[in-house]
Amino acid sequence: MILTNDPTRLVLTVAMLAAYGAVCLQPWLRARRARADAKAARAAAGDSPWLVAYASQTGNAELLARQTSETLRVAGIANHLCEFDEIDAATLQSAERILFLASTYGEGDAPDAGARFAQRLMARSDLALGQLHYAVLALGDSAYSSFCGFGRTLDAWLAARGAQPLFPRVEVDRSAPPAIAAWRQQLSHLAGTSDAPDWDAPAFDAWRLAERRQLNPGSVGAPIYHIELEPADGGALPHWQSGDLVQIAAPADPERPREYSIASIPADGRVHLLVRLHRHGDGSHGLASGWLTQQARQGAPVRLRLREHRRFRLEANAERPLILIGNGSGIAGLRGHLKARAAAGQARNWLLFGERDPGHDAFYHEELEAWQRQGLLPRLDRAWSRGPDGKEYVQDLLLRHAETVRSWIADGAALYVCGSLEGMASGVDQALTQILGIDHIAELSRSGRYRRDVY
Ligand SMILES: Cc1cc2nc3c(=O)[nH]c(=O)nc-3n(C[C@H](O)[C@H](O)[C@H](O)COP(=O)(O)O)c2cc1C
Repeated sequence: MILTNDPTRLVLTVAMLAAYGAVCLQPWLRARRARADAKAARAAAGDSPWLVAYASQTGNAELLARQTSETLRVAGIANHLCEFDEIDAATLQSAERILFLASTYGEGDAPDAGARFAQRLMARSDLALGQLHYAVLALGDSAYSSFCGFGRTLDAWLAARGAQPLFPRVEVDRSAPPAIAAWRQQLSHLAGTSDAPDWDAPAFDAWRLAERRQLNPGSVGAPIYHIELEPADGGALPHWQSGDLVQIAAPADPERPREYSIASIPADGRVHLLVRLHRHGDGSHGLASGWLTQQARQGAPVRLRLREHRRFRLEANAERPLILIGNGSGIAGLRGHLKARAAAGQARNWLLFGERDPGHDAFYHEELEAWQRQGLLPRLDRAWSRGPDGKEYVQDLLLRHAETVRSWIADGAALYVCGSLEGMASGVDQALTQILGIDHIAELSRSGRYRRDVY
């Protein structure tokens, strides 16, 4: 009730009430507009589902692809999540909308799960993709000269084939949150939704350095350390599977967490890592490896988070014979698998390991010998690049035992490779191609029987 007869006050009061009403209506109007935009976007998208395609090695692009797919789903947009290598020419030529999420390896190369797409499809200049609307999220690290090289090449190739970008390529440097937020914002706009699911990366947890010992005293190689970590304050141990990784945020460089393969299984009660001390050209230590292997004292707090590494887990290979191949600190990921195999009583394991010198670099020698005695490691072959019998690498071992490799593979074995990308992983790939043939290797890779954790 308005208790006045004064016409001026009456007009003022009515105006104020109208303004108040308009303010209250704003959110409702905005939500209504967003719903209308979303409806228009869905109508424009037609009936065919969108594709959310990822090419990921250690899971960053895969996680973002899952979040992208979920955001579209929440907005009511049907979509399929797939790996690059599942896409063929016919799919590319019929799809209306594809969101590509791609990381870069090597020298601007695709990760393993995108190699076939890159070789078979991106080599083709005859594909006409005028019907395709696309976006690219390129993941990389600006420390490499070919920053986001694969994502950039993909974007240029799609545009050259006539495909139309939905919005400009987004580049993510070392998982930097602002770039991920930019991609998420473009998506929300495209999907007409503001209630996207939470994309926050999991927080780092408080752990502590429980034990550290050098594995190669006296070696000519850089010192390498076995490190054991446990949750601070006796907290519960999280679950992980052999093959998974951890990220550690060093105090001196918290924005750039370092990744390490886990060398233990939960039954060990601790996360074991192998960390090699990195030295720069001027002799100074790497920020993270220097801290972990030299400065941090026993009991020191460590910020750590676990990362699933699905591409390197045992999964469907758990019951197959395993050929485990690696060098240097790469024995970490292979040791995790050997421990899981021993715990499961799976005995058909063959380890091929390469290092410098048998006198100083035979990491975990006693443990490997114990597994051999127990029948859990029926074959162990080691190659020494500075051994008494001259220079030998794991790829030489493979070639020397080519017949055995072929017979293990014929028995259904899976191949796991862990260690350095340069030299080892490419040499091993060439040797395996020579032994098994390029088509067979491609098939093993496609079916998940050839897996790599290389860095
Ligand atoms: C061995 C290795 C090589 C890499 N090479 C490149 C490169 O050439 N250019 C680049 O931008 N990023 C490079 N990176 C960084 C990765 O692309 C980046 O870490 C990305 O987030 C990985 O995503 P993913 O987990 O989906 O594979 C490289 C990383 C590793 C471990």
